[in-house]
Amino acid sequence: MGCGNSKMLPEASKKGYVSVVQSLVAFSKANHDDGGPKKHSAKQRGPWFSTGVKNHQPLSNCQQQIPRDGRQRDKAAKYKDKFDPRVTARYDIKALIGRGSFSRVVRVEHRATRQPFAIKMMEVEAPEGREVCASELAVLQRVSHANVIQLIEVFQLPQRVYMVLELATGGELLDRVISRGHFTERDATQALRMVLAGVGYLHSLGISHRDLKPENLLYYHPGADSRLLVTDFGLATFCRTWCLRTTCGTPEYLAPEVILRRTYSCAVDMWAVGVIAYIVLSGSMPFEDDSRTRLYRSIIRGKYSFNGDPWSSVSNLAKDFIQHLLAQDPATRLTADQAIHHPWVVTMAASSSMRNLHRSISQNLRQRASRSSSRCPSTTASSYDANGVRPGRLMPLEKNQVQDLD
Ligand SMILES: Nc1ncnc2c1ncn2[C@@H]1O[C@H](COP(=O)(O)OP(=O)(O)OP(=O)(O)O)[C@@H](O)[C@H]1O
Repeated sequence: MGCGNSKMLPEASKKGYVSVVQSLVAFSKANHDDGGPKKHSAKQRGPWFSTGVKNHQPLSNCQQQIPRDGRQRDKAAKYKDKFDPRVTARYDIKALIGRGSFSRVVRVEHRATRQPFAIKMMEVEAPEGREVCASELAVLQRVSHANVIQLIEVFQLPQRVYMVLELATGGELLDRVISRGHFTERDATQALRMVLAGVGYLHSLGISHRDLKPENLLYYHPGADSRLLVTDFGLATFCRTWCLRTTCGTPEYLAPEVILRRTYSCAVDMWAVGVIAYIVLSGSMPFEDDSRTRLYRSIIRGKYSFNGDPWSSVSNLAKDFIQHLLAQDPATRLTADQAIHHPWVVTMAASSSMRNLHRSISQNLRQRASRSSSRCPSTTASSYDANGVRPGRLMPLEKNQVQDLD
């Protein structure tokens, strides 16, 4: 969301780059000869593989009718040049979906099956891009869950890695909240249950996402019954216990222990879920400040409130849910499993008549978006420097800044 979304990358690994990014074209010959990707379990995948489609649902009409105007075609033609012929032999490049700091995501169609997918093309020549790509691949190759984006296959070349992913066409979580005319606590719990199911699964594998935010939660299709998918594993890492120390993430979503550079665990994701729950229920951020130092200070002091619209209309149980996620002490913070069984989540699922919070939420979201665009109008898809990095991207906290906060 706006200027606050500059992301902090982990410090460069001292060990060099994760070996998964290799100078090799990564698809098996066998899969070239057949009609489509083969089906393997997540565990069977090696660093180079060509797997089959998992969790594949029939496409809705909306998915099949993505508009193709001249501009989109031009863009697609431009990006086709960046695709290795071995990728385009298998996939027809249709349109550019968006750009990330080190990536471009395009909509493609599998030539043999005509099934749509997304290809995330990552530049891996620069060290940062290589690190982000390696983290993302290491996780994606191991996961298979209805609420986590599914990797289909990967092509690895010296300069670029192409990840074929299931295509999410239902938009980001908050876009859907705005586009609905009606939004209740029950709707919020339905979305959060899916987030918690995905996050709980990741945590059960010892994976910490470390960059959970509404922009990384995509609906699989535009229908009301769509799955919600956790995406963007560029900062994800493996960690079973209190083993992490790297400062990375998106400032507004950072847990206090990350800012204070204490060892941390998967509980940092649960803090982020608390921030997301606050946003989904109100359209505003619990912690926000133009000054990063003040922002961090308010996070480590736990300074947020339930004042203003629509909080007076929100149930105490919902507030209790948020409070137990935005717990300063990570040891007392709800786990994903506890959160999904919190009384708010459980009782809301069964409740029917609920207050419509839509007006206040969308008003707050719009106000925030216009404030952000007037503060940093350059945060658009085309605003990247020569290295493809968004201006304002944060590097890890300086030591003196941390001392200030302590
Ligand atoms: N599988 C997918 N299906 C549909 N859209 C996708 C998919 N993966 C990513 N996108 C969209 O493509 C765009 C670029 O995503 P990407 O993950 O590369 O970068 P980002 O998360 O936006 O930026 P950054 O890498 O700086 O965090 C985003 O708008 C994202 O929603």
